[in-house]
Amino acid sequence: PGWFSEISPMWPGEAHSLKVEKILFQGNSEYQKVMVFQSSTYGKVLVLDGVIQLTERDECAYQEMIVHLPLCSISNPKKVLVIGGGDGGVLREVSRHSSVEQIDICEIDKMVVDVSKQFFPDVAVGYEDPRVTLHIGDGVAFLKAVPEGTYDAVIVDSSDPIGPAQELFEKPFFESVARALRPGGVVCTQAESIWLHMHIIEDIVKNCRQIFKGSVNYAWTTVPTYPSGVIGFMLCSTEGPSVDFKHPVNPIDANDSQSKSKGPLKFYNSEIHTAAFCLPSFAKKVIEPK
Ligand SMILES: NCCCN[C@H]1CC[C@H](NCCCN)CC1
Repeated sequence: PGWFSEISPMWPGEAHSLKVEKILFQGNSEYQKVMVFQSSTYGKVLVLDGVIQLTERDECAYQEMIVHLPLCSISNPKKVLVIGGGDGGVLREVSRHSSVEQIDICEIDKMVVDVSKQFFPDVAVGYEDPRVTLHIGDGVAFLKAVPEGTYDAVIVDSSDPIGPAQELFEKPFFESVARALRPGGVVCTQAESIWLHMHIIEDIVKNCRQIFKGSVNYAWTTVPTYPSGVIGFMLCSTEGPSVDFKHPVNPIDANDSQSKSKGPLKFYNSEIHTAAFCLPSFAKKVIEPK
């Protein structure tokens, strides 16, 4: 018992805290410290190198938005690649789309997969879908080996730029994602907080505008247990059939045949999809084209 505080140089001078009931797991993987604790009010919590990755209470917001913002923006997604996302929550959401035939996931840290299956069964349920193939390895290397134009969608569910995910925020990685996507294919990446990381976001937007010749948009949502209480997403499409991210052409409704086994959508709906692209003026100024 006591408190867990998320202190990091990535958000200097502030720290979100959660009351701890019991520490359930602590270990060192090849890449990072892994911890799971039972919180008093947010369910179980997954922490990597001292940074909160997800809590049972609010993970639905992040997992549903990072998946349905891209997949509901294209008709008939068939082949989807997930980079990161080892907890399986993104897989759970992708598998709600009955048009999807193939789901590849490349996660660098096997301990994250094993710990999620053991402590977060309702998140790791995504691995049970027969369309899923798990690759343990570095997403950068994985993408280099992918034939050009393979995927309809790529979802980059990464941790933050300090640690194993650092190269997932750099230009060569975005170039390899663009090459792996078909014309008019879409990518959605975890893109930090407009309150904390406007410079990182500015850099990512600049790189994406050079690399993705379709559309480049920034969306955001609320996740109470991420620093500043919000998290953003870069949504980009490659040259080809145009993609209008702000108006979903492929809406997912609560009774989509695949979503029965995953429980109902708790957060995402078509209105919040469109609203997610509305930005405060200080962010519009940096993110939207001049
Ligand atoms: N599938 C859930 C993984 C969540 N990925 C990230 C975990 C770290 C988190 N830090 C937020 C830092 C402030 N923007 C961002 C999402």
